[in-house]
Amino acid sequence: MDNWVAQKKGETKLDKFVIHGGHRLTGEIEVSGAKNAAVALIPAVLLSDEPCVLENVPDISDVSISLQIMSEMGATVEYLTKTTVRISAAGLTNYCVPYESARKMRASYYFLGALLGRYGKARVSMPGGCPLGDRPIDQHLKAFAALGAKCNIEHGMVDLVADQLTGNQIYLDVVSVGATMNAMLAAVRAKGLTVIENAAKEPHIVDLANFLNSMGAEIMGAGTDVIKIRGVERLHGAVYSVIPDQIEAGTFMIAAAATKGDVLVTNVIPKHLEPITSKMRKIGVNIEEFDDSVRVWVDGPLVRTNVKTMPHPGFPTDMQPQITTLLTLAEGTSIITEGVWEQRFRYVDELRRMGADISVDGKVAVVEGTGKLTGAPVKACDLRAGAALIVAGLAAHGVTEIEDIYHIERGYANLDAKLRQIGADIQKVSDPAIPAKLKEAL
Ligand SMILES: CC(=O)N[C@H]1[C@@H](OP(=O)(O)OP(=O)(O)OC[C@H]2O[C@@H](n3ccc(=O)[nH]c3=O)[C@H](O)[C@@H]2O)O[C@H](CO)[C@@H](O)[C@@H]1O
Ligand SMILES: C=C(OP(=O)(O)O)C(=O)O
Repeated sequence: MDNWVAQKKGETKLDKFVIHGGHRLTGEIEVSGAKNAAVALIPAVLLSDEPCVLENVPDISDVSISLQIMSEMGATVEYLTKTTVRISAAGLTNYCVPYESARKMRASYYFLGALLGRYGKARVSMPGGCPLGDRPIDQHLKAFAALGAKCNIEHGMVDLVADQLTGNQIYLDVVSVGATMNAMLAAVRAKGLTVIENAAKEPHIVDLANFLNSMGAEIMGAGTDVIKIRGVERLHGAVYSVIPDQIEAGTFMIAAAATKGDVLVTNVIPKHLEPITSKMRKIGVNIEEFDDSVRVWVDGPLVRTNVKTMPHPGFPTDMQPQITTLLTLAEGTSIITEGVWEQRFRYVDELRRMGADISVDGKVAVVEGTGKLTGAPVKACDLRAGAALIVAGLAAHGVTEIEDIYHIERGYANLDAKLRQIGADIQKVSDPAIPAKLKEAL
C-alpha cells in the first residue's frame, strides 16, 4: 500500500461520520477561509524572501499539505493563532516538490508557477486532487512556455527552466482557474507586461491578485477575462486575510434548506454567493443578505429547477453535488448539466442507496424529486461528493454512516463540530470493525 494512503488510513480514512438525520438546523454557523484561495496564497509566499502573515487560513488537510511542502523546501512556518500563519521563505533550499507530496492535492501545481517565478526553475510532480475525469495541465504549460520557460515531463515530474522570464500575451484555450493563477504567479516577476486573455474570474483569482499586489506586484483586471501583469523586480512581505470559502458557505446554505431550517451563515461575502443564492431562491428557499452574513430559511415547499455548472459567475461545479441532493427533496423533475468536469456524478450511486431517484447520461443528470431520503451506509468518492452525502444524511430519516471522510477533510474545517452547533446530530467515529492493531499496521 502506498505511503500516503497508509498515512491517511492511520489518520482519518478509517474514521467515518455517523449522522442521525431529520433534525431541523437552526442558529449561526461560521464559514472558514477559502480552500481554493489559501492553497494558492501559500505558494505565492515563495515569491518573496520576506515573511508573510496569512490570516483566516482554514484548518483543512489541503492547507496542512501545502504548509508541509513549504517546510520541506526550507521555508519556516509558524502558527500565530489557530487560523493565522507566518511563513518565511528566506532560507529556501529546494525547488523540487516530489511525488509523495504533490499527488496528495490538486493545488500542488501552484508550486510550478511560484518556483518558476522565484528561481527560474521548478521540478514538481504531476498533481493529484479529486477524481473528476481528465484533468490536464496543458494550459498551465502553455502559459509558462509563453513566458519563456522550457518544459519537460518525464517519469511523472514536470521540469521547468527559464534563463529569463519575459512578459507575453497568453491566450487560454479553456477557462482554467489553475492555469490563470499559475500564469499570474510566474508572471509577477517576469520582465515586462503579461496579458492573460480568456482568464478565469473566480473570487480566488481576485484574492490571489490582491495578495500579490499587497506584496508589491502590479496586477490589473483580476475578476475580468483579461488580466494584465507588469513584472516587478522584487516582492516584499505582507499581512493578508484569505477570503471566506464560497463553497463551504454554499454547502451550509444547502444543508439549512434541506432540513427546512433557519440558519445564519456568517463570515461570507454575499456577492460571491450570488450564483448559488439565485438558484436556491428558484427552488423556494428564502435568503436574506446582510453585509457579511446570509440568513437561509424554508417555510414552504421546495420546487424543481434546472442547473448548469459553468465557470464564475456561472453556477459553481463545486456546488453541483450539494444542489443535486437538495433537488432530490424538491417537488418535480430537475435537470442538472455538468459543464466543467467529465465525471462529476460518481456520487449519484451513493445517493441512490439513500432513496434518491436520479438517472445519469454522461454530463446530464435527471433528478425525480421524491421529497424524502433514508439513512444508509455510504462512501465519499471525492470532496464535494462527501459534502453532498453530509447534506443527504442531515435531511434523511434514520442513520447515515459516511466512509472515506478524508476526502471531506481536504476542504471543510471542523465540519462535524460546526454542524453540531446548529443542531445536527453528527459524530466522527473510528470504525470499530477495524481492530486497533490492524489500524496501526496500515
Ligand atoms: C485547487 C482548485 O482551485 N481547484 C478548483 C479548480 O480546479 P482546476 O484549476 O483543476 O480546474 P480548471 O479551472 O483548470 O479546469 C476547468 C476545465 O478546464 C480543463 N483544463 C484545465 C487546465 C488545463 O490545462 N487544461 C484543461 O483542459 C479541465 O479539464 C476542466 O474541464 O477549479 C475547478 C473549476 O472551478 C474547481 O472544480 C476546483 O475545485
Ligand atoms: C475539485 C475540488 O478540489 P481540487 O481541485 O482541489 O481537487 C473541489 O474543491 O471541489
